[in-house]
This record gives sequence, C-alpha cells and structure tokens, in this order.
Amino acid sequence: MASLARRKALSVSGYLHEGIVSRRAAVTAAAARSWRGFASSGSEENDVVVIGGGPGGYVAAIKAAQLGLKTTCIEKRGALGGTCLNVGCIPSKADLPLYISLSIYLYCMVCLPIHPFQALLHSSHMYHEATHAFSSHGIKFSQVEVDLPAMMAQKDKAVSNLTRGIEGLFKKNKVTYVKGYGKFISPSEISVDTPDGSTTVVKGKNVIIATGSDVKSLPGITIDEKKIVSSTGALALTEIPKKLVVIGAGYIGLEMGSVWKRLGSEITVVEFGPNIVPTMDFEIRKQFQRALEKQGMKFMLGTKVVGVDSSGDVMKLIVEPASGGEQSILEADIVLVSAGRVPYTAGLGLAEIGVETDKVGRIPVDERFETNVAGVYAIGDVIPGPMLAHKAEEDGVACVEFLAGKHGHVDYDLVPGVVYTHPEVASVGKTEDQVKESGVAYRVGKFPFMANSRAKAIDDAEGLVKIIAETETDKILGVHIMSPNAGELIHEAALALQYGASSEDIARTCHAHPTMSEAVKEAAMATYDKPIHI
Ligand SMILES: Cc1cc2nc3c(=O)[nH]c(=O)nc-3n(C[C@H](O)[C@H](O)[C@H](O)COP(=O)(O)OP(=O)(O)OC[C@H]3O[C@@H](n4cnc5c(N)ncnc54)[C@H](O)[C@@H]3O)c2cc1C
Ligand SMILES: NC(=O)c1ccc[n+]([C@@H]2O[C@H](COP(=O)([O-])OP(=O)(O)OC[C@H]3O[C@@H](n4cnc5c(N)ncnc54)[C@H](O)[C@@H]3O)[C@@H](O)[C@H]2O)c1
Repeated sequence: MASLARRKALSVSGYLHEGIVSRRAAVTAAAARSWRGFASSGSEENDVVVIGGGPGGYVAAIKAAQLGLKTTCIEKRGALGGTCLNVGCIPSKADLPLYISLSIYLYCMVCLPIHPFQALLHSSHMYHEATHAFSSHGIKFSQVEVDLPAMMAQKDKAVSNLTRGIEGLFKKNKVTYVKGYGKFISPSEISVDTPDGSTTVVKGKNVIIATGSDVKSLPGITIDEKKIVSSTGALALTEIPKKLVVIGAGYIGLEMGSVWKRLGSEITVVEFGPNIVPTMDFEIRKQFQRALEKQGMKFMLGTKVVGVDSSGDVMKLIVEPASGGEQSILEADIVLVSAGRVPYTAGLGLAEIGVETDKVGRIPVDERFETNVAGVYAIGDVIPGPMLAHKAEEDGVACVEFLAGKHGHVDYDLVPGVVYTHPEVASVGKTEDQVKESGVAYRVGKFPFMANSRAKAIDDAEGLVKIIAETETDKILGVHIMSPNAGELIHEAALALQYGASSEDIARTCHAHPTMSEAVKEAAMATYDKPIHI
C-alpha cells in the first residue's frame, strides 16, 4: 500500500475518498431542497413514470420500484432493453448457448450488459480463431465455414431471451409495463398510443425521459438499411459483403468493421478526423490502429465522403481530403454510416410542455437530472455525457435515488470506455493529452503484454497497460489498456480511481500468477518505481 504518510497527505488534501466527501455535501444540499412526497394517493397516479425501456429507463424503473415508488415504464419498441439490448451492445457481442444455460439471476446480472453487437463480435472472433489461430495450438480442422443465417439466428435468440428477462424483472419488482409510444400532454400526463390502436393516459408525479439516441445521418447519404446501413442494418446483413466501406472510425465503425472483416469482407474505414477513436489516448490509439491494420482493415484518415452513387449493384463513393482537394472513388457493396448518434426525442411533445433542448438536441439537466420543467427528469443518451449503456444505468439509479429522498452519484470522469474488438481497448480517467493540458506534473508507467506470462502462454500478447499518475502524490489519473480482455481488466483501475488510489497501491497489491492482471501491477510498478519482468 502507499506509505501511511502519503495516504494521510492524500486524505488531508481531500484526494482520498473525494467522491464520498462530495456525496455528503450533495446529500446535505439535496436534503435542503424540497422533494415531491410519495404518500400513496390511492389513485392511478404513479410516483414515477419512465418513458423508454433502455438501460437507462428499465434500470431506473426497477430501482424506483425497489425504493418503494409506484412505477410505470412506457416503451414503444415492443421489447425492453432499448438500443443496447435490441440493436446495439448485445447482438454484437454475446455467445448465446452459454447464456441460455444460465439461471435467471446470472442471466440478468451477467448477460444483460452484453449487447446484440457482442453476439456477432464473439461469433466472428471464434471463426477467426478457428481459421487463423487454432493450428498454432495444434488444433487442425479439415474445413471451417460460416453459416451466416445460423449466426444471425443465434444473435436474435440471445436478444429475445434477454429482453424477456427484463420483463421478468419488471414483474418481480412490480413495475407496470405499458407498451406504446409516449407523448407528453402535460408535465405529469403522458398519452400512450398502444399497439392495439387505442390511446391511454399514464399519470406520474415525476416523469423521467429515457428515450435514448438514434443514428446521426450525413448530408447526401440516405440510410435505407439494405445497402446503406446504420449499425442496425449492419447487424442484420443476409450476406457477407465483399467490400464494406465504413464511414466513421469510432466505436461502432471499428467493432462492426471487425465483425465483417473476420467473416471475410474487405473493409475500408473513412474517417473525417486525423485519427481513429478521437477520445482514446494517443499512444494506445497508435498501437490499436496498427493492430487493426495487421488484421487487414484499411484506413483513410482525414477524408470525407461527399457523395454516393447507389444506382448500380456496386456503389460508388466519392471521397476527398477533409480539407478539400482531389477526389477519388471507392467501391462498396455495403456502406455503414457510423459517424455518431444524436439524442432521440421525436414526437415526445417536449416543446409543448416547455422542456428545453440544446443545439444538438440534448436535454440539459441539473445535478438531480431535473430538466427546466419541475417534475420532468432526463437520463441516458438523451442528456449530455458519454453515450454508453453503463452510464445510462448509473444516471437512472442516481435519478430515482434523488426522487426517493436519497443521494445519487455519477462521476462522469470515471466512466470506463471499452472498444470490443480484438484486442480490446479499455480506458478510465484521463488521457495523457488531457493531463498534459491540465498542467499537472505526471509520470507514466507502461508494461507490454509481450512480457506477461499468461498472455505469452495463450499466444495472445498484443497490447500494453499504460498508467498516468500525478508526480507529487502518485494519485492515478488515468489507465489505458489494450489486450484481449482489456474490458475486464479495466475495472481494477476503475475502482482504484474511484478510491483515489496511488500507483503504489496497485503495485503493492498481491496479484495472482499467472494472470493478465499482473500486467496492470507491473505497469503500476513502472509508474512509481521499476517493473520486475522487463
Ligand atoms: C451498435 C451499438 C453498439 C453499442 N455497444 C455498446 C457497448 O458495447 N457498450 C455500451 O456501454 N454502450 C453501447 N452502445 C450504446 C448504448 O446502446 C446506449 O448508450 C444505451 O442504449 C443508452 O441507453 P438509454 O436507455 O439512454 O437509451 P436507449 O437504449 O436508446 O433506449 C431508449 C428506449 O426508449 C424508447 N423510446 C423512445 N422514444 C419513446 C417514446 N416516445 N415512447 C416510448 N418509448 C420510447 C426506444 O424505443 C428505446 O427502446 C451501443 C450502441 C449501438 C448503436
Ligand atoms: N463498445 C461500446 O461501448 C460502444 C459500441 C458502439 C457504440 N457505442 C456508443 O455509440 C455511440 C455512437 O457510435 P459511433 O461509432 O457512431 O460514434 P463515435 O462518436 O464513437 O465515432 C464517430 C466517428 O465518426 C467520425 N465522423 C464524424 N462525422 C464524419 C464524417 N462526415 N465522415 C467521416 N467520419 C466522420 C468522428 O470523427 C468519429 O471518429 C458512441 O459514441 C458510443 O458512445 C459504444
């Protein structure tokens, strides 16, 4: 552990447990505010109505019910789980047979955060391993082939099992589930157009908007979900495209690009900016791009698509440098538009009840997630902050904790981000550029997986751990990991940052051998002193 003197210094300076200190302050502030009472009215009125059943909305609804609030959740999709579970995170990443065999508890605790995207990422990874990696482990097949309809069917089954799981949780927690399109008629009344054509009115003392986001369209490019697709169409292709052009080198472009690359497509990623994943630490990003290029992905950075001719069987994209210049043509069977997402509030009636939105359509909220209209709250992708499922869930829990007179807390600086490619890239806290910009003196410690015994044993040693810590106090400011399971490894770092740990704290914590986690320990040793194995 960090020396006692240093820990004392951190405590005194307020670094240690600063989250808890700020929580206490906020509790006091919250208590000072008047909050809306929940004495049972005996009428149909709910304490809480949630519009949208995605990770933000359904988690808020369950938590509200657990806190004793009468709760209704309205969802228009016909299935719970939102973008994430139906057309986002889960179908891209999960391995269905494993999940089906799990109990309902594990199923909800472990599997719900895995996305449709996860299904295809995992399935395509298994195929890629079988065709590229198994032989070096002494496992040979005479023939390996992709059965795309079976792969898609598995993904669809995973999604429907998981969405039904949330319905089960609603029943267990006594959340009323209303299927249909919700629209404000007043700040406390929502009219719902139900699937049978009727309209019903749901009343609530407090209403939470959790309507999520939608794909951002680009001028001159019309998404038809057949040839020019968003992530939704890219998750449901019926054939493996020969040439796939991806517009945008962010989370979706790289994850979906990886899926189809592994299944045999030729992938060109056109990115407007000078780098892939602009929010990533520059050093990790450089290595990540190299890893993807080694897998065969091509990148056209600093490039924009100015038009698409989709009249023929093969589409022609006109591209030119982002700053203007000579144009060239790219051919594609399928174009994936993944240049970001925008808040979704269409048809909600926000203007009618006076809820303000900013210039990109997000709903500004205060520290209790309340909009400018009293009693109307907003969480998840529809408000500012990272558009991530786990952030939406944290928003949902914190929002209803405030509503129940408790204190909620979300630290947006400590929301981990993971790109689920192979290798994965995960980070929490600040990038080196952000720390440099803040003017704080810092040290960097790194450790490559090439020097980690577990990674070498499984012959999957591409990547590194990078830790950034404040020079004066050794407090960890940011951790960035590229490795096969970086999305799991990052949580040791997330916890460390949450508790204001120093790099020495991690370095002096005994880590089991042989594990990939030892690379985190060695990077921490490299930050405050010296690593052993390099
Ligand atoms: C392809 C893809 C992959 C992703 N992968 C990941 C990942 O791996 N990890 C991660 O953290 N995040 C991932 N995300 C982001 C994640 O899906 C979102 O951040 C998350 O779903 C946001 O949750 P939410 O509850 O705010 O909104 P949503 O999940 O979008 O849910 C909003 C719900 O509200 C409903 N709704 C909207 N308007 C109304 C209305 N008027 N009446 C009734 N219902 C309405 C919608 O039908 C929807 O179901 C991914 C996104 C995509 C597109
Ligand atoms: N693993 C995950 O957690 C995960 C996976 C998928 C999606 N998501 C979430 O969904 C959101 C949307 O994903 P996304 O990949 O669409 O957005 P993104 O913001 O991650 O990336 C969009 C990329 O497109 C580029 N771009 C913007 N306009 C462009 C143009 N005209 N031409 C070329 N490039 C352009 C941007 O510079 C950026 O690099 C993400 O912000 C993320 O929060 C998360």
